[in-house]
Amino acid sequence: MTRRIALLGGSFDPVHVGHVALGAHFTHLLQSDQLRVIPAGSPWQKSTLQATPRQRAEMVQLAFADQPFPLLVDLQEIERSEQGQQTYTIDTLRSLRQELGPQASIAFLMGADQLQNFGTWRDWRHLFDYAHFCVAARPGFALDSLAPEVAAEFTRRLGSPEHIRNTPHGLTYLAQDFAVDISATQIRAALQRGEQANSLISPRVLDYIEQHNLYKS
Ligand SMILES: Nc1ncnc2c1ncn2[C@@H]1O[C@H](COP(=O)(O)OP(=O)(O)OP(=O)(O)O)[C@@H](O)[C@H]1O
Ligand SMILES: O=C(O)c1ccc[n+]([C@@H]2O[C@H](COP(=O)([O-])O)[C@@H](O)[C@H]2O)c1
Repeated sequence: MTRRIALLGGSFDPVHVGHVALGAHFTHLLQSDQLRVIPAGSPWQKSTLQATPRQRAEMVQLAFADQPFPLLVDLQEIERSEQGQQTYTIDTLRSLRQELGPQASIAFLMGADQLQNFGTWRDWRHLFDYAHFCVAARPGFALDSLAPEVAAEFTRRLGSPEHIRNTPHGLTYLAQDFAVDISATQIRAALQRGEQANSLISPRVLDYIEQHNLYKS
């Protein structure tokens, strides 16, 4: 039977309930055998991250600990950054395709803010040779806000969850009904002001943030 892997890449500075909801939504929809969460080591479009790569990976592990599906926190992007390499999704997908073989259904999950940015990703047109791209709307998102070339490629490749489950790569999906109004930026700002973020982050991650004195400045 075809293996199905859902991938969730991100900075996770810090991981929040929007990330967990995104991972859970698609893992369920695609009936994935595993959710693989990949903390970015050195994301080239984000100038400063506050927590260290290892701290972000540890928070991810805590945030997803209670979920009912198999989870793997994959450290490959962090390991490449420790050797001085920037983080590009194309490198990660090439390595995963090699690891998982040509038949596995690999679905990269992301929020619509990243779809709006997709035309700037390294080798973005080649990413479809390695994975499907499943996008969750974020509040206010509309397909006509995309760059025309991204909109054309994304629309031409639209597929059903069933088709994605049974095909290795090359399709897209938009979950229009998913709009969780949370961002890590908003959480960092709240924590810096000394406000509660209980409803936005799992209790274990909040404990970790307090123990490690993160996001105070
Ligand atoms: N509330 C959300 N709804 C849907 N997708 C989300 C949500 N929050 C984050 N994502 C997606 O999760 C992935 C990782 O996001 P990231 O770690 O950058 O979090 P973020 O909240 O967008 O952070 P920041 O505010 O620092 O940019 C991205 O694809 C992003 O679009
Ligand atoms: O490969 C790229 O050029 C690229 C550009 C921007 C973002 N990404 C990836 O998109 C994912 C979400 O990124 P971010 O910045 O929203 O945390 C994460 O896995 C990043 O490595 C990838």
